Amino acid sequence: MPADWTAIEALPAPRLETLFAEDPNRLATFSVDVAGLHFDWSKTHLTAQAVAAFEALAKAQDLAGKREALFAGDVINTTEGRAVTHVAERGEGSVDDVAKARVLHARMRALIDAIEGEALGPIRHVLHVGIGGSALGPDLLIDALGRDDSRYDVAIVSNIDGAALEEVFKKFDPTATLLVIASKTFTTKETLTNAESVLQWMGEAGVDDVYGRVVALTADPDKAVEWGVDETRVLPFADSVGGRYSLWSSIGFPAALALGWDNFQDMLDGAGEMDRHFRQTSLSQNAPALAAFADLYYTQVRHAETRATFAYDERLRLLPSYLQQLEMESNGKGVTIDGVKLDRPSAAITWGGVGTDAQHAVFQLLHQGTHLVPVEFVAVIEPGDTLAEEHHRQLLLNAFAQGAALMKGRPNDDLARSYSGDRPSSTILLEVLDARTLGALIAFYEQRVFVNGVLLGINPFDQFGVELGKEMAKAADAGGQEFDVSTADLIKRAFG
Ligand SMILES: O=P(O)(O)OC[C@H]1O[C@](O)(CO)[C@@H](O)[C@@H]1O
Repeated sequence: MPADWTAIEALPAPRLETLFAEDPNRLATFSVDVAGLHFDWSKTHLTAQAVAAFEALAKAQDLAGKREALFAGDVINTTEGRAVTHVAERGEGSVDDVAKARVLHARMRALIDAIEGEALGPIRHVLHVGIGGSALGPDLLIDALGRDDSRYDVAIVSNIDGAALEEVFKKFDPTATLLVIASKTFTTKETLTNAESVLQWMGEAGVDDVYGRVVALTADPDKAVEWGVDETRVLPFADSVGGRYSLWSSIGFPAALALGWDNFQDMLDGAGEMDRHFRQTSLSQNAPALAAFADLYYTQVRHAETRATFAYDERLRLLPSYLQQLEMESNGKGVTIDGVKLDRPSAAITWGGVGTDAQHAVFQLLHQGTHLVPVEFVAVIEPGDTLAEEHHRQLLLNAFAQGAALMKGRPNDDLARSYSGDRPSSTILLEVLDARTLGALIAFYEQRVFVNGVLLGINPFDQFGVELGKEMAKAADAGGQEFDVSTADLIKRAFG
């Protein structure tokens, strides 16, 4: 039976400022502090009544049961017949799954020790090829945390466009480079084509045993061995760890290498702390749940089609693109987990950028456009730079002022100069940006996606929507695809 949204759809819609005026405790009610992160949803339209209505929906959709099934390692990805065990990577799954993850982490750590000990020869550069979930997570971690003291130069290349790889070839010494091939399936065309070109580049530079410089991160170790990677340098991860949830597994290898094992472990621990919060805290004080309630209020009741995250910290500039895959590949679906058409909007389109840059580019629409866009600000109290305090002070003040301006607005008889206000935003403020808080932040987003999926009745763990385009490109490559007139013309123009 489809879930009953009537109570949620009938919620009153007072202006944000009225909500503050009516409730002196509003800030405390809609703030949560956990794992070094402060969350503030007071500038959204969430009310006690709204939270109660979402709690009732969560009950009807058995969120608590499904959450336990996630942590128990049950087969909750039913469309693919798999369990979902990324939480076990951070020590929070079933005893068996946690034990298996620990064994694989130990293997990963041993290889890192060997590389540090120069068992593969002197390595200065790490060239990681992978795409989607096999690239975005490590890229975010290294870009956020490895700016000052990365122990190796790491480049992460995903695009099959040779220009991406060539840029790295110009900077790296092929005789001191480790090739890391990250692919859950070990079949992804982009990744394998890039890997072959890296081997060729190394070979042309005179590296004798190019395969001796390759590490594979995959859930299909046999395929990696078949491809030519020595079994001792294949770092497997469980098939039940989804691609976009995989940075906690061996897919995090380049980050563990660049940042050191202790940092990698801290990241896992931070994520584990968020998992425990998610599992043990009542929904009205539960960060992932409250975030999902706000998401759903805006998509389902206010018809917001997008939501935007702005990182007011240069170190988190890759966060919006990481979230795009996590949220849209998980919940961008028009069918429920039971295989029937979804009778309401799916999750919002995720987009965003970096503050303050975005203020001078896209914020016009956020303040005055006709689209409602719930905005999320992510900022860090401790600066990531050593320049004059003024930089960080201005950065944070800008983030806070934008949220205030969106809410307050400023009426003007001249409509072109009028700000309607009542535009929602939420803020996530980190004490410091380190491996632990970043792990907690990413786990928060994952669990928020989970709650959104459960309340919408979507399976957030499959991704059939990406297959058709891939298959058609493959068939076109093999010459076996009949295309429409327009596409056939484009192919003819490009290839004759
Ligand atoms: O790790 P693989 O198997 O190379 O896949 C890469 C990415 O491709 C996708 O399957 C989408 O095309 C993602 O879900 C995944 O993260």
